[in-house]
Amino acid sequence: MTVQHPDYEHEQKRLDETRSIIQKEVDTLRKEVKEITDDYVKQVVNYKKGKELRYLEDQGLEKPYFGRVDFLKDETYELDSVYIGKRGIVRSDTFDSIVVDWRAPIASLYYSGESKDAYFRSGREIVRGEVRLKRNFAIEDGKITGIYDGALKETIHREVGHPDEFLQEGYIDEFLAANLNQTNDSRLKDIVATIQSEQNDIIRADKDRPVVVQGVAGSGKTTIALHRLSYLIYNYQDSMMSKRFMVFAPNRLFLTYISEVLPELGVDDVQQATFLDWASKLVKSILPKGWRILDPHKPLQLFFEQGQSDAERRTVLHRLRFKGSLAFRDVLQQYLLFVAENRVAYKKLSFVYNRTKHVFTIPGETIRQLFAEQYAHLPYRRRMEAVRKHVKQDINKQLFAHLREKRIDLDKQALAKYEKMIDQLLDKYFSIFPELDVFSSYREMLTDTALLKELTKGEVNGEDIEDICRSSAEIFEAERIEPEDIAPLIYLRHLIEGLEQADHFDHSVVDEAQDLSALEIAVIGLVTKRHSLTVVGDIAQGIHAYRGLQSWEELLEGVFQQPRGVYYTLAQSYRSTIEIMKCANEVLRKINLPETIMAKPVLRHGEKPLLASWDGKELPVKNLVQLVNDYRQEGFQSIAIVAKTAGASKKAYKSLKASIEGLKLLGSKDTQFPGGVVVMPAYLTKGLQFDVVILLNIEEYLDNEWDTKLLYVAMTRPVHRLFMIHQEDRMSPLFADVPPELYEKRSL
Ligand SMILES: Nc1ncnc2c1ncn2[C@@H]1O[C@H](COP(=O)(O)OP(=O)(O)OP(=O)(O)O)[C@@H](O)[C@H]1O
Repeated sequence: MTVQHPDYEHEQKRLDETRSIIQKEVDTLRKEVKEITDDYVKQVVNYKKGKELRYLEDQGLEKPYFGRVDFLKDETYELDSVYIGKRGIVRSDTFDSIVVDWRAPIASLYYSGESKDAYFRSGREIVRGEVRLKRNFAIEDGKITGIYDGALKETIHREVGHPDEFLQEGYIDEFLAANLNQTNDSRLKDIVATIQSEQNDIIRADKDRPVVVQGVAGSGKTTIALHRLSYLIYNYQDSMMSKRFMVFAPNRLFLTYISEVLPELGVDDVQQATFLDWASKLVKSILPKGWRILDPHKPLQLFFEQGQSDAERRTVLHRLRFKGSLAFRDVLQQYLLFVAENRVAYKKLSFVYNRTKHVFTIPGETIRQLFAEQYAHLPYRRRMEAVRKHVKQDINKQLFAHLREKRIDLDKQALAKYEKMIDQLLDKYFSIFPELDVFSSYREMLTDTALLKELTKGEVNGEDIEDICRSSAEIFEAERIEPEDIAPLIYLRHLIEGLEQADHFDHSVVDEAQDLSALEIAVIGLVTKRHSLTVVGDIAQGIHAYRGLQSWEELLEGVFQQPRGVYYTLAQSYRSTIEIMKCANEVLRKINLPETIMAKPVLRHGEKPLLASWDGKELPVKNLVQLVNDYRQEGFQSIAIVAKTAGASKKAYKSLKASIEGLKLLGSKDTQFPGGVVVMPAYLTKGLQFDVVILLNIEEYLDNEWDTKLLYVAMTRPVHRLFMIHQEDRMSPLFADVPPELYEKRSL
């Protein structure tokens, strides 16, 4: 490897040539973009050229590519040597491609594991052949500093279970691990040079099927979902627009955290929102005037903070779970059926043709059959229109047959007159159909115990239904709805009015999907064209006990059936060191989750997690300040001090702010991710990462599923160091079975 590599000179020469071509391109582009023009088309072209120029100047010149693949095509025996970079580069004089974009079909060979029977898809065609060489380059300032031959995947697989042996090879730790080891400000970055083959499969999965990914903490779910967007935009520009892409993320903080990587990947203008922010806007027009949505964080406090009665927790838990369940979706559908079968009087429709006194009739049962069955797939209001149209055609058919039989010719005027009469008749007939209002229907369903019992068809326990109706009625009484009402309200709107097609997304990414309910995800499916969704999450990190997904099956079986969703798992974790992941895994083992959900240790070693205790009840401010300073001295930039609850993090912030320069407190309303040293509650660390995490009062994490998951989330945030603090004589029961050799005790 590196400079002794036999091909070093050849590769350096190739790089020098590439760079000199790029330099020429840069010079030409500089001249071209300077040109001032009134021509709109030229302005657009120049804008694009400006973007290209910026890339070449900022990155392309310095490091035009990171990999090479040699591919021998079966059909022609031609050997292609392809250099792969973050963006494709084409010579403007000869139109030769000198660097291939990582998203291009042929670049897939660089990421996939196969070598002998390799193939890539180019449009509808499959090109088969053999990969003769896969090569990675480390390049700094235009100089090759490392050449690594072979597929990364194989090396990583060899490593699993034998980390020490692996590290001695000095291979991955220079290329991939060097990447992982960086102490930057820990925001997300692109991983185009080191995408692994199982990640590549997800990035390049079929665009018209829902993709569901269960990935362990730090397996790159967020990162690859964003790379998938970049891939889709590059390859399907004709049918997909980035401004019609949507990224749903767990909180606003997270959105700013990921926002920087998108432009890096060439994806500038995707929409991003939390489900709640997006859905609240949609639901506004349904709500009566003056009604408000309750604070979404209230239930979290109820579950994680002490002093709440068990009965209260139980009621809330059942109500919120029900509102997010597919059982409730079925109830909503049942309600529409119920209305169609029980609240519409399907009378016979008759029309008398005066001239012959002939009576045309459509039996009530025919209309019932049309409304309650044949057109049941349509939203209620559109269904009325469709049935009306159908009935009108039937009457017209009967009328014209009768006229033919009686040899009566009607002139235009007479025809128009009959048409008017029929319309009036139909107006009158359909006016007795109940006008369904979305919100009133919803409220009725959730407050009328007998009705809800009938609609659930015995699937939900009777006592729970009574609890749900009683507590929902109290909330409605105060002119409030809960955040968990929003998805079912949108779903009901879809059933009654239909949703605006024009607002639909070309593709949706749902990140941290385990914290959304199945019904919320079903709603996202409704507004995403062709079910083009990428849903990623980790059941082990589901901290929203009261509403999140319990398993992916719920989605795959209950939501993504047409077309069927494709399920992937990612077990390799890249964020934290082996030592941190091992310790976190042991905590997680307390709750018996399936093996697929346990993270495989990563590729890097580091210090063992540290555990310290202190005797006083007040926070050991002096020691913490010292700790933070020590970590800063070591060069770590992002440090999170994490308390279990929002209340505790506020308290910690108050005690520490005077002594730690630049300290920031992060709460659920914050939208900016500042980096540096922050204090925050554990649930907000979701999806984020830091160089160092200091966990306060870990004795407060109790022996239950939700605390275990919450602690696991917090423990898997650090890239490099984990420091845990507990009060002397009090320790979290979640550590009872963690082997002591997995962490190191230290005094504060
Ligand atoms: N193939 C890869 N090469 C280099 N780094 C990678 C790779 N895959 C993931 N990473 C890194 O691993 C870290 C975790 O990635 P990411 O946050 O996307 O994971 P996640 O699965 O969404 O995590 P979590 O569920 O814990 O929030 C990031 O720093 C990312 O850059």
